[in-house]
Amino acid sequence: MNQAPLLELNNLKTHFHTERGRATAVGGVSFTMDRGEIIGIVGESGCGKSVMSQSILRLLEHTDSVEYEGEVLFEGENLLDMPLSKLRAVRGNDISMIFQDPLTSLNPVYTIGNQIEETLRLHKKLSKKEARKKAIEILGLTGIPSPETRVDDYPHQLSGGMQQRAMIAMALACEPKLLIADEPTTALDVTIQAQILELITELNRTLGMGVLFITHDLGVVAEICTGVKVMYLGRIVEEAPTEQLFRSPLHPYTRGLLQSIPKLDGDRNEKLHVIEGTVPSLFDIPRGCGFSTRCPYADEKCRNEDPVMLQADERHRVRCWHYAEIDAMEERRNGDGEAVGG
Ligand SMILES: Nc1ncnc2c1ncn2[C@@H]1O[C@H](COP(=O)(O)OP(=O)(O)OP(=O)(O)O)[C@@H](O)[C@H]1O
Repeated sequence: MNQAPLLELNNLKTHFHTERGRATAVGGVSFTMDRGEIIGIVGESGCGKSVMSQSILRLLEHTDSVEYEGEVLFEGENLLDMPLSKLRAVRGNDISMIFQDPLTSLNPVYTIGNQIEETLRLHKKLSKKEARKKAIEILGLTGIPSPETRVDDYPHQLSGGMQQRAMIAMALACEPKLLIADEPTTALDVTIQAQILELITELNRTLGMGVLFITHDLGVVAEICTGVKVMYLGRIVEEAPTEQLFRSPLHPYTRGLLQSIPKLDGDRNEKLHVIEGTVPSLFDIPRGCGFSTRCPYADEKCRNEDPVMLQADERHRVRCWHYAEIDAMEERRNGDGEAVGG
C-alpha cells in the first residue's frame, strides 16, 4: 500500500480574480488526513469550506478567474499540477464528491441505474448484469424504497430527497478511497439523514474510506467525525480530535460556535449565544487576526499581528495569541457583568 498520507494539503490558497480585485477565499490551509479518518470541516457560511473542498479536485476551473497555490497531495501526488486527463481518472474513482444539490451530479438524460452501472463498469470492471445487481443493492442501502423498480427512473421522476440518495449511491458505488461530502444531508429529513450517515460510517469502517465532511451542523460532527477543523475567513483556526474540541474548545470563534448549539437539558429561557458581527469581506481582510473584528478578547497585538498556528496539545492546534488566557478573561468579563448587573 502507498505509504504517503491519504490527503495532505500544504498551504493551499484559492484566489478569484474579480472586477473588484483579487479575492482570496482560501488563505493557506494545511493539514494531513490518514486513511480511515472522518474529518469534519466546520464554520459559518462564507468561511471558505466549499471553495476549499472543490479546490481539492480542481472543480472551480470552469471559472477562468480561479488561481490555486500550494499543494494538494493525494497519496503523495499533487493534484494541482496533474494533467487533467489523469485527474479525471482520480475523480469519481479514488475520490468522490457529494453535494447538497444532487442535480449537479446527476445527468438528466440517463436513468439513475444507467449512471451507477456506468460508473461500476468503468471503474470496477463489472459485467452489465453484475453492475445492475450492485446498483440495486447500493440504492437500497441509501434507503430508496423498491430499488429494483426505481433503478429505471430518470432523475426528474424522483423527489429531491431520493435524487440526493441516488447521487450518494453513485458516489459510493465504486468505493472511493476518499469521499468529500459538502453538506450532503442538510436538505434531508432526520431519519434519512441518519441512514446516510450510517452508510458513510459503514463504508468508512469496512473499507477504511477517508471522509472529509463539510458541514455547519456540529451535531453531525460530534456523531461521526474523528477529528474537526474549524475554518474562519479561509483558514483553519483550530483543529483537534472531536472529543477534545468539544470538551475544551480554545479559540474564541470555536467557543462561540459551540455556545450557539441549543442544549436539551438547558434552561429554556436562556438565550442562545450569537457571535456578534459578520464575517469581513474578502476585499477587507483585517491586518492582524482575521477574527479580531468580532472577538471580545482582541487587543492591540491581535489587531496588528496575524497569529500563527500554536500547538496547544499534542493533537490540538489553535490560531489565537491568547488561547491560554481566554478562560481567565471570560471569568473576569462574567464577574464584571454580574457586578454591573447588581
Ligand atoms: N467564483 C467566485 N468568485 C469570487 N468569490 C467567490 C467565488 N466563489 C466563492 N467566493 C467567495 O469565497 C468565499 C467562501 O465561499 P464558500 O462557498 O467556500 O463558503 P462556505 O463556507 O462553503 O459557505 P456555505 O456554508 O454558505 O456554503 C465567500 O466569500 C464567497 O463569496
